[in-house]
Amino acid sequence: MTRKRVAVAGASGYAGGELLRLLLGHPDVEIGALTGASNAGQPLGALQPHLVPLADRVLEETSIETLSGHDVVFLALPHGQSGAVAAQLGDDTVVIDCGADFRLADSAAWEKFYGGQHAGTWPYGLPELPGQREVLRGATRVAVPGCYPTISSLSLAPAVAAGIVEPDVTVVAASGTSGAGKAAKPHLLGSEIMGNASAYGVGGVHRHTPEITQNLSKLTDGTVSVSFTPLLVPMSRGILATCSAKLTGGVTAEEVYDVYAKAYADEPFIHLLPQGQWPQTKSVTGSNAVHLQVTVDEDARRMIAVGAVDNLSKGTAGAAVQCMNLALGLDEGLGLTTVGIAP
Ligand SMILES: NC(=O)C1=CN([C@@H]2O[C@H](COP(=O)(O)OP(=O)(O)OC[C@H]3O[C@@H](n4cnc5c(N)ncnc54)[C@H](OP(=O)(O)O)[C@@H]3O)[C@@H](O)[C@H]2O)C=CC1
Ligand SMILES: CC(=O)N[C@@H](CCC(=O)OP(=O)(O)O)C(=O)O
Repeated sequence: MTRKRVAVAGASGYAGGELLRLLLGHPDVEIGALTGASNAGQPLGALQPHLVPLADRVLEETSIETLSGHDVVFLALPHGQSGAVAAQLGDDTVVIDCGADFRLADSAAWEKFYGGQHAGTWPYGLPELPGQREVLRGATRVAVPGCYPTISSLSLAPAVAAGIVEPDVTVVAASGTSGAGKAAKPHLLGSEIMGNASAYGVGGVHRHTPEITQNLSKLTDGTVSVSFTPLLVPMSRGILATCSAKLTGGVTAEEVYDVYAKAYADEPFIHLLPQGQWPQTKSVTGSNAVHLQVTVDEDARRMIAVGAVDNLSKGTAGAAVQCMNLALGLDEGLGLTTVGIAP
């Protein structure tokens, strides 16, 4: 097979760097243009020293001239920047957007949580949601999910779809700092982060709330109410999400586990841990795997699901590569691993 020529826009950022790390191990791709903005003109080695084989490649400007002529273009740009670039790329190019621009179907939700004009809606890149893999096969445009929506949706989807919980869920999820991107931000200074844990986006205002709501509501007849609270913790990568919802009937912990085991039996990247073992972020670092565990809090009559994901891998770049594989008709797992790093 001829190798597919792939460009990465935003190659100097965290998502772009993780994309390139994965693409360097992909047997069917050849890495083409690498673009940036403020760092255009810099050698990649100065910005992403871990990407040794690409160290001498120079970042170009993000423009239609540099991105055209590729089979696949990954966009790893700040919110609101993808629409204009994507509009200039023809349907003969597979465009995979790691940003939020095309994730939401509801323009009013976009305007409320992001502001500005909604660019549109593309096939949503979470193949493990019911029916979604079929939508992604052969797609020419893919919107990669946000990192919190990935782990929250996968942690709750089987229970919501099976109707064993009320359509009213709570998610509290702790994220590492790379989720916020590489650009300097005062709350991410080492002196603010080290030895500290903090809540942010509290009270239903975080922009991932409508995305989680959209994913879970597709699994039921009505709207699922989502209360989402993100936490920032001092680690570079990973998200640990604790999700809960009131049970609808007298279902036991064994039965809940069975619902999840059946729902994810054939999913190569979703690993339901043996009962009694709980997910931890370290186990999924650098891997495309999601680790899950579920049980029942008998006194509260609530289901508790805990999920771990690497925000930069399955939470962004790994999902993007998985979706590229589906879009191109390749083996879905090419270039991806379920093996994490420990300790
Ligand atoms: N980090 C994460 O865990 C996740 C990130 N994402 C999404 O991926 C995208 C990239 O995020 P991330 O890598 O973390 O961000 P970074 O801040 O680390 O990187 C942003 C990248 O975009 C480039 N850039 C900045 N402004 C422009 C512009 N106006 N036009 C073109 N390029 C520009 C930067 O180039 P330069 O450095 O040269 O200025 C850099 O390469 C975002 O949409 C984010 O929401 C999605 C899920 C998770
Ligand atoms: C720790 C941290 O700041 N995380 C980011 C989420 C990053 C991400 O997945 O999402 P997008 O692609 O939607 O930006 C945040 O809360 O804004």
